[in-house]
Amino acid sequence: MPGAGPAATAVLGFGPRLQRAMALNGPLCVGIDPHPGLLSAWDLPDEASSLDRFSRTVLEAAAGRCAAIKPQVALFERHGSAGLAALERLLAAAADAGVLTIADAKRGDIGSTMAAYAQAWLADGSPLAADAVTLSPYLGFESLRPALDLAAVTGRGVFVLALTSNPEGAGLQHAGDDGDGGSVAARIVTAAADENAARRSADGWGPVGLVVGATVGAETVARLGLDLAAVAGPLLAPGYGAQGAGVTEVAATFGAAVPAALVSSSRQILSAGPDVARVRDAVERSVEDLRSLAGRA
Ligand SMILES: O=c1ccn([C@@H]2O[C@H](COP(=O)(O)O)[C@@H](O)[C@H]2O)c(=O)[nH]1
Repeated sequence: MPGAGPAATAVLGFGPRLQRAMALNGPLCVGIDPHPGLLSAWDLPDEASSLDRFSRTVLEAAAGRCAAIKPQVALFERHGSAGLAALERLLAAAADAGVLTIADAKRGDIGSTMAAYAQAWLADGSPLAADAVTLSPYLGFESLRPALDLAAVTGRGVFVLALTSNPEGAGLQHAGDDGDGGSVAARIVTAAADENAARRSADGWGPVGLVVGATVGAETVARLGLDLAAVAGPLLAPGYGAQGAGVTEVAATFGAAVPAALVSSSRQILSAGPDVARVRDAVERSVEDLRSLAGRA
């Protein structure tokens, strides 16, 4: 079983490392989602053996041009153990290339099982260790404690679902809205802010980020009374690109918190493949598009 090595406590935390990467390369996070339709468009069979080629092409195109990559775990998992092995190789190759990784696994369970998920994604020496992992808080924010604690020890991070980019999320995430911070989403925002306040060092952001869809819109953020800037952590923003949000929507949704927005795009970039130069061009177009967010707060 992997464990957090003693040397891990000395590393710069995920928050400051991500801040540094965003300062250098801008706020784009390139998603690696090997959908069957994309594999086919890339002339690759829908098999685990295609995943290395797909992932390595995207990594090569993205390295040094974005803040992080975000492999979608489900699209590796659907190929079974061979798919997860390809994901392990991608995570190792990204670490070698100095590219931050966010495993989009959306894990969440009772604490005793959560400890195993934390070990899998956040422990030093785990074959699946990423720089950060996405978590689902719907068994209770506190059920995530093993991951919150291990991330802090190993210098990794978590992104907790708060307001997701899909329209179906609203029914659950807006529940309890009394305009005074009583909604489910508001409680998650407050819990993440409290956690970071307890963990933050002088180096920068705390280890707890949130997922807030770029599609959510300013009206919802205001109506739910969310203070996203108070999180003092990164805000992963899917929904840009294929789901219809553009730079205007990102700026509107995040408002004063826009410097914390790590804007994720998968299909819009991936559909430019299989030629690595074309994927690189697509990455650069998104980087350019998002450049206007700098200094918008
Ligand atoms: O609220 C959420 C949380 C996660 N996602 C994931 O992000 C990417 C988006 O892909 P696109 O092709 O850029 O639409 C995908 O992996 C989702 O599972 C999200 O979309 N919304």
